[in-house]
Amino acid sequence: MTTPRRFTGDTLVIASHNKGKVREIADLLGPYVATFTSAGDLGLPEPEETGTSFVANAELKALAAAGAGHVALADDSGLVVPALNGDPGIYSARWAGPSKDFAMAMRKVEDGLGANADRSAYFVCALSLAWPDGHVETVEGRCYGTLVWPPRGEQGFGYDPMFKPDGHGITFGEMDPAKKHEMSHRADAFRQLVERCFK
Ligand SMILES: O=c1nc[nH]c2c1ncn2[C@H]1C[C@H](O)[C@@H](COP(=O)(O)OP(=O)(O)OP(=O)(O)O)O1
Ligand SMILES: [Mg+2]
Repeated sequence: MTTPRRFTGDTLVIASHNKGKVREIADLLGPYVATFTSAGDLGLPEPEETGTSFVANAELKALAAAGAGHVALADDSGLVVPALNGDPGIYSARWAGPSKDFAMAMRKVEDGLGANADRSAYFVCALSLAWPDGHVETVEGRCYGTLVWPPRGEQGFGYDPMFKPDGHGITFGEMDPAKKHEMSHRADAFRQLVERCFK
């Protein structure tokens, strides 16, 4: 195995156009990075997510942003529902349509489940850190839970109101963000990335 490359700069580009994610990433990496900017702030285009895995899409988004000349971090994430053969999976954002209607996307998940007894689900988060020379470091985190209906809570974003992490009685939508950051798929991935590239 080759030695991982460490992040040594002071500005990190968060290669995401999702404000909920940008906020969580800045929270989680705050202690290790002096200044954040985002792909949105820099006016970078949103690349088409043509990959067939979370890892492939995270790498494609990070490399696209790093092409502008700064180290960039991308997150590709989603909700995997085994009873729906893994859907919405890498299509989690696309299920919400161009207006990012997650009330509709959650209803689509619920309709798909119908009377299915298996309401287990997990979130996946692939993180990719890319340098302008094309080097990438990638990790993947997970968080297991159960889907509830109706959705509950106003915190977080995306599918959070219908996801109850294992071992807890409330959904991510009802949970204090600091608490979500202790157990989420993104937290799991960041623990690995911080260990590898930010320490
Ligand atoms: O913690 C989460 N809590 C709830 N829902 C979540 C979470 N993490 C990902 N998700 C869902 C919603 C999101 O829209 C999609 C990711 O899709 P994904 O393509 O990675 O992100 P995106 O298109 O929203 O922004 P961008 O690609 O610019 O980073 O999965
Ligand atoms: Mg996306």
